[in-house]
Amino acid sequence: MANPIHLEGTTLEGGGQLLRLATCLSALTSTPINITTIRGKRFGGGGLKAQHLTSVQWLGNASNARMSGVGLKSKEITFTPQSRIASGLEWRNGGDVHIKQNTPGSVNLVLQAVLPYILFANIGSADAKVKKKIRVKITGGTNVSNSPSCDYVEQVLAPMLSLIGIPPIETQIHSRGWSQGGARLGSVTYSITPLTKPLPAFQLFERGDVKSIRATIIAPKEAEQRFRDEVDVMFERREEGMFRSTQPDVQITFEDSMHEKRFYLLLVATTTTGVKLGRDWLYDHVVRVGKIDSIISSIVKKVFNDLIEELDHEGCADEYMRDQLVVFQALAVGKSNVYGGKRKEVLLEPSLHAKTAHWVAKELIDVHFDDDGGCEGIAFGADQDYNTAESVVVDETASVLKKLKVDKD
Ligand SMILES: Nc1ncnc2c1ncn2[C@@H]1O[C@H](COP(=O)(O)OP(=O)(O)OP(=O)(O)O)[C@@H](O)[C@H]1O
Repeated sequence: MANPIHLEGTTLEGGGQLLRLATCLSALTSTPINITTIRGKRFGGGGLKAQHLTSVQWLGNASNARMSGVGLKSKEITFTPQSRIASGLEWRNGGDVHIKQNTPGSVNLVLQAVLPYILFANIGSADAKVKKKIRVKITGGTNVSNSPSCDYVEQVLAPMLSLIGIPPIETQIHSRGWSQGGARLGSVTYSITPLTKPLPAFQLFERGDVKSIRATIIAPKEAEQRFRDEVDVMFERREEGMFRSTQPDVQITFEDSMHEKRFYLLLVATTTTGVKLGRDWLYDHVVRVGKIDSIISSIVKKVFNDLIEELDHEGCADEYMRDQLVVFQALAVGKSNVYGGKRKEVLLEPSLHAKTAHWVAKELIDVHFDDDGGCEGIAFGADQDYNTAESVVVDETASVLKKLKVDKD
């Protein structure tokens, strides 16, 4: 068995994303890893929180990994997968997976760790010829600060993944779980169709013009009218900056947050090329009685400003999407490009999260991201295993295989 690849957990962003991506790529490629000073740049000393532990254990189980040091608050783990996908997993061929957390750790950060694995792990196995949905139910927080909300996943992540060639992912929110207004558990089911063949390279070059914008407000019922009015006014005021060459098309939805301290706003712009850019804020400052109007104003102002900044750079992915696309670029067949946009004629730097994801991918699977947002992927799945499955796949796949083989040669 090869020596594990060592990853120092304080590198760049030095948070949980490094661990999630590393364990996911490790499980997929059966590469042993050792991570030290886990989440070493995080306040409170770092280590594994429940959300990270859940993801690592699930991936370890799925890839039959030998694990040491895997426990709450642990700062060092060694993760040694024994097979790409363990045999005998009930969900492997379509079915239900339930990933339970007892705290409102972000369900979507757990999803971030397991989604690429679920999508890619079965490519090349004889089972992969049948497209069957896997319903992944995750319990925890659906709306948690500093992580993608379920609304963002449904309205931005899933459509963007569809745009790059991933089969559509459906979202069913059973109940909301919050980090604000007192911790509360919720759950969501994502219906995921695993890839049956390698993911072709994708190109996100053309942002296009903004076609429509959707505002999702979740707040106490008594704040509905005030919130809607504030959003209306802001759309009127900022219309020109958002819809430059198209007729404004705006949709506003409201949901009762059922709690006086839970305020959330998400804005999602859809462009003429199908790109989605989103910005949101789950209000995380102190909520004082009598101050609701100013809270709503500050949420609306901030989220509109953030979205307009995203629109101004003309890139094809918002700041968060950019780091979440890294794993797909790294695993695709050929060179995928994600144009990140420009500010004052200068290419926009990837966020520290994105740079961290680039670094992890480089360390584990030796891919390189250039300054233009391009990366030659490793053609995950287009290998020996996949070729041996050729005889059982349908004609269309066989022709793709031949092409892949020519490209590779
Ligand atoms: N508002 C948001 N919308 C969409 N995605 C977000 C949002 N905020 C953060 N993210 C994404 O969530 C991930 C957060 O990674 P990070 O390492 O900070 O997470 P973490 O596990 O909570 O770690 P830590 O507790 O160590 O900060 C990144 O992929 C980031 O792009």
